[in-house]
Amino acid sequence: MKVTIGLLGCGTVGAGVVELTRRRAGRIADMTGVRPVIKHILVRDEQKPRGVVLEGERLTTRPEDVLDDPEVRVVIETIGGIEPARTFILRALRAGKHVVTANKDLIALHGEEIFDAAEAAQAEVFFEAAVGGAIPLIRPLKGCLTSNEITDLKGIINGTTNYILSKMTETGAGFDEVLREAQELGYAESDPTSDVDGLDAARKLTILASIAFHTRVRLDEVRVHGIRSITAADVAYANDLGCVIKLLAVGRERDGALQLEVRPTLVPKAHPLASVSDAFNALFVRGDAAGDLMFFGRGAGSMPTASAVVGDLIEVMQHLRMGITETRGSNRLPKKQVHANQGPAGRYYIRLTALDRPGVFAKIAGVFGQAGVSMESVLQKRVKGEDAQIVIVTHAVSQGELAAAIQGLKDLGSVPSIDNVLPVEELEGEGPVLEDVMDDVVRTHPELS
Ligand SMILES: NC(=O)C1=CN([C@@H]2O[C@H](COP(=O)(O)OP(=O)(O)OC[C@H]3O[C@@H](n4cnc5c(N)ncnc54)[C@H](OP(=O)(O)O)[C@@H]3O)[C@@H](O)[C@H]2O)C=CC1
Ligand SMILES: N[C@@H](CC=O)C(=O)O
Repeated sequence: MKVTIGLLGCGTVGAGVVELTRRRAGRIADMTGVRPVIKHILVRDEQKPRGVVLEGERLTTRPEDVLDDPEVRVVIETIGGIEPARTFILRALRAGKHVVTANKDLIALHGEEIFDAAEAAQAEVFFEAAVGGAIPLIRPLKGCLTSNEITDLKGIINGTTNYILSKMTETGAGFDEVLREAQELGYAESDPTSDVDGLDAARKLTILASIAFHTRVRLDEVRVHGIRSITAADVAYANDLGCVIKLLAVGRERDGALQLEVRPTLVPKAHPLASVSDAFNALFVRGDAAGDLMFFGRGAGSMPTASAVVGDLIEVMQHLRMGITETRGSNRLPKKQVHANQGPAGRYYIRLTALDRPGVFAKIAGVFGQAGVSMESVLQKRVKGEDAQIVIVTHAVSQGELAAAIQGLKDLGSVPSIDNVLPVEELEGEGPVLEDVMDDVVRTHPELS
């Protein structure tokens, strides 16, 4: 017996899905009793070279060839973006076809509509590839960990920005050059501003937080800062301070309210997240029963993402064989409060340009003192002419104290620009105590130390 599949899109991910489905067809047939056959592949341009040699699969530019073919039982969507992917998925679901998608934009923004359509049609939607590429995150959060109250999510969930920041740190290469490399490697979104401006990570955090905190988080509830403001100078200063810069996504639940943020952060080199480089992703999860967990793997790229998509496909096929359909709809989740502007207290890195004149530094120190912010370390480098570049790392401060210090600097007259303000991650702190996880691993597996 075979199950006929329609594939929407044959770019980086779609080509990987064709290749891996073909490679594993025999095993899938052994496991599920049914053989997956990709019949149609929808693309925009049939003449374009594909990253995979097509055998029996037929390329088409007509959506109806896939969506109106009654033989197609499963539609895999790898087009990306909102439209026409949304319309195609809704059409497929309404026709009773099961859907597997890698599309985080769509799940983050239109998840409710899609899950409700799936429930109404008694069809399934799977989206493991939408977050973390190859790393299983959705299934563990939805399944294995549902008995937990999850309080913390923290990690690197965008491969492109991690690739850019890693290469800037390792080779001193410029931003634009490394972004081009990330695009050539197939890591970046078709519009890479989503990656660079932190939106891709914010969409993924929206999905993860909705599942982990049993609620429905809206994208506009995530505070988002991208990496566009990070310069080679920040990377070099961070290095001088014993840190690397990473784009961290953080979700916390405290007293029933959520804090959600995506932000470039100075991470001490001894911190486990500091060594997550290239397009790798890592996520720490803290649950009340499970304790701290760490997920790590390739967060982007053709075959890593195809691994997750084909994993979903296999689950759909198992369900087809067993004659079961799992649908959940979206409306049963309570809405939780989100504190939009209350990040936690912590240390901050501040890079500013000041007039290089006697007494200016004393004035800056005075502003910090008045705002109740004490300085942990100061780096000062002469730039050019009358200006000096000063980098200050604060001791732990509240958001209010930080805002007061920044306003005081702006009012001073001798600080022409505040060039960057970034949080500094603690080795121990409110979030998962990462080195405890590592200590536990080493204690229980001394051979790994
Ligand atoms: N790249 C990655 O590492 C990862 C990507 N994802 C997600 O997977 C999805 C696909 O990403 P990726 O493969 O990188 O994207 P690509 O841009 O490489 O591929 C998109 C494919 O969709 C086709 N397509 C686009 N618009 C249309 C349309 N209007 N009608 C028909 N076909 C269309 C394109 O056709 P044509 O080739 O003819 O132009 C192309 O084959 C996105 O949702 C992305 O966020 C998730 C995890 C990782
Ligand atoms: N553009 C994304 C691709 C995977 O989701 C990323 O860089 O992480």
